[in-house]
Amino acid sequence: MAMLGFLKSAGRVALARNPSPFLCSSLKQAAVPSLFRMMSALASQNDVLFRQLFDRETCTYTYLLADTQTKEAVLIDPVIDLAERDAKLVGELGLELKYVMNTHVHADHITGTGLLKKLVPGCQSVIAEVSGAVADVLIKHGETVKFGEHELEVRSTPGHTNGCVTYVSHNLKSVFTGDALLIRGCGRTDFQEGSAETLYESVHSQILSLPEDYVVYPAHDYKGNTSSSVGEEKQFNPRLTKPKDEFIEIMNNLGLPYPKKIDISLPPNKVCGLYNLPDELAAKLED
Ligand SMILES: N[C@@H](CCC(=O)N[C@@H](CSS)C(=O)NCC(=O)O)C(=O)O
Ligand SMILES: [Fe+2]
Repeated sequence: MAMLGFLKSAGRVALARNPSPFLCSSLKQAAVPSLFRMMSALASQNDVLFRQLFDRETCTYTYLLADTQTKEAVLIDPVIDLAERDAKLVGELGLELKYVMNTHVHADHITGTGLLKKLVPGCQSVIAEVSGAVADVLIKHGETVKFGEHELEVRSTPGHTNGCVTYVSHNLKSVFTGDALLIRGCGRTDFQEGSAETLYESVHSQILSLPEDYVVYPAHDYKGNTSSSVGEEKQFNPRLTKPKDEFIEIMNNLGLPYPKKIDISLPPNKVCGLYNLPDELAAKLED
């Protein structure tokens, strides 16, 4: 342990930046980087708070992630009707909410981003630049969103909408897929800028290419599932295990009714839930 340069400080495992000079150069090149990554991941997992929150009405999952040392936190895909719940939790846990992030312009509910900006002053809204929506921070593929010592990698995963992104936490071995990949399913491609072909390419190249033990956390589940894994979805996803042409055929024949709230959701979601709200929700922002 000592030879590899691990430090224990204040109940937190930290990894020395300088690996041992006693290791031969081939080991330094091969073993140390992977050991370094492995131990960094283990150390970081202990320092992350993770909560999966649920909206019963739209079956939407909201995720709270925080660095337990610095207290910096992010929320992924909050729902406006539950923004007060989320703000209360953030306050109770003594967290400093840095970013309220969206995986895409949602069509089935109004994002909680705008209301959370009011309830938790100082936090910033985040969405992909490609989405065309307005936000404080417009992210792009390959960028990272940092909270404390932790970060989420942004991967562009269009197909459900043009601006869909997936957030990857390599420390937590977790992937927040929005509506691109659902558990044993995927986002529909019949409205917004949907394209079954694009979605197939996105999910295979950006999500199912991750290590098989990465946990999949989607934006919705309609059957009571909470999470899956990349390996499970590669084996059991009834749509994405098919060849591309069969996948496109399936997606073009889903026959799903439009989401009930699509008309009231899209206009505010294009400005991260700040304007064009239905009256009763607008009143909350005016209080
Ligand atoms: N019944 C719900 C909407 C259900 C729905 O269309 N879900 C979307 C994700 S929200 S844009 C979807 O992509 N579903 C894929 C599927 O296979 O179910 C409502 O009225 O809100
Ligand atoms: Fe969606």
